Amino acid sequence: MLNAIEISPKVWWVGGIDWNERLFHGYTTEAGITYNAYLIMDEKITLIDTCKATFSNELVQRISQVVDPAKIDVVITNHVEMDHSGSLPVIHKIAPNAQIYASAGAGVNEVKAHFGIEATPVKSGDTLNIGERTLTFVTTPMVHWPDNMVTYSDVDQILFSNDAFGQHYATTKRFDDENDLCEIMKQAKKYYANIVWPYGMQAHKALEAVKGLELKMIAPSHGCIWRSHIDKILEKYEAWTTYQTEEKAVVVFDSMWHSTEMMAREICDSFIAEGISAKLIDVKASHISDIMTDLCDARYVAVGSPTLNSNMLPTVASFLTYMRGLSPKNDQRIGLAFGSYGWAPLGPKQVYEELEKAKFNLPVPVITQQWIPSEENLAELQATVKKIIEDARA
Ligand SMILES: Cc1cc2nc3c(=O)[nH]c(=O)nc-3n(C[C@H](O)[C@H](O)[C@H](O)COP(=O)(O)O)c2cc1C
Repeated sequence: MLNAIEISPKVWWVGGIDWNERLFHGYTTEAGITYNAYLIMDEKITLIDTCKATFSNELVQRISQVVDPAKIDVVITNHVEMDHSGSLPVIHKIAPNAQIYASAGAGVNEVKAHFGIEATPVKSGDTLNIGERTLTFVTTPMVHWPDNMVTYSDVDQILFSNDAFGQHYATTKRFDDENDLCEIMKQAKKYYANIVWPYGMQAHKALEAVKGLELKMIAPSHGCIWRSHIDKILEKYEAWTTYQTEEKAVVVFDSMWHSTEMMAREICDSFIAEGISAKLIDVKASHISDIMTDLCDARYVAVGSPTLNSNMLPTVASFLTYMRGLSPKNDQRIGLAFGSYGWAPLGPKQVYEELEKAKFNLPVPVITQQWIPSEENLAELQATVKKIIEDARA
């Protein structure tokens, strides 16, 4: 087993590594997950967050390499979701006198609701002296549950950021500069798009609070610790939390007999012809959580479905349902609905209605194609996309 790792003098990573988790509440985690917990060896021995319940043995073993877990004085619960707090009952049993801190209101209530354990409430700006260090709590409600908070250690200049700035990436190397930066950034974007995105405005407020801190490290509860590329992840969060889009198109479709696929290919090629980077995504071949990663910064989003039994295809409906829950600021994005039908174009119409409900900017009505598109139909489609781009650029 990988030993506990001292990430800064007297501050230890004691978390768990979940090498084989591949689906995490509907989100594919192809690179696995870590549940990061941190132990501060100060006068009051302090544990920041715990692990998923199934990793409590790993957590206790790693803590034991540093100190007898019964000696823990303080447990900070930055977020009660069970990937971070599932081992709290085990720690509470081993160290029953340890004082548990959670955010006032939501955090304390959630600790009680999940585990029947009483926690001490802290508010934003409250501090806790643990000896040499003073910890400061900053609540970050709805990033991504009501209870979320982050904890800052002054001596170490470490922000224990919980879910913010996290990435699902299982590795024995704890720091950003020890791993492939492209891979971590890709996973950070996937994490943002699938977990944090609906709460961009709240995340932006949290980001503003973070900017005022002297930071040597940002230690999230998932993935690598940022120490050499703090500026890069903050820059990305600035763009993501302000819903910035790039000159990029994502064309998502499913098709039974290739007519909708022909339309999708034509739309994709039309974007490319206008100098816009475009990606063609068959929903059968990509997981919806990966599609969201592509969609996160795309200015143009085209979605197509044929008609099956008076409906859009269930694969497309699944993607649209997931997307609508995650992406709140679609009015800044240009949407396009399309698809083929035989006798009543209900599939593509439903796609349009979903994009409308998701508040996309929809410059043209739904584009429907009876049966198979002809060369002429495809040329018309190309002209429509060209016009949409020209109008958007004007
Ligand atoms: C099982 C099945 C059910 C269909 N149901 C409908 C329908 O309810 N309404 C309709 O207009 N077309 C219906 N169609 C026709 C398709 O929508 C049509 O063939 C369309 O061109 C398929 O597009 P695709 O090649 O992108 O799959 C159905 C086709 C199949 C195979």
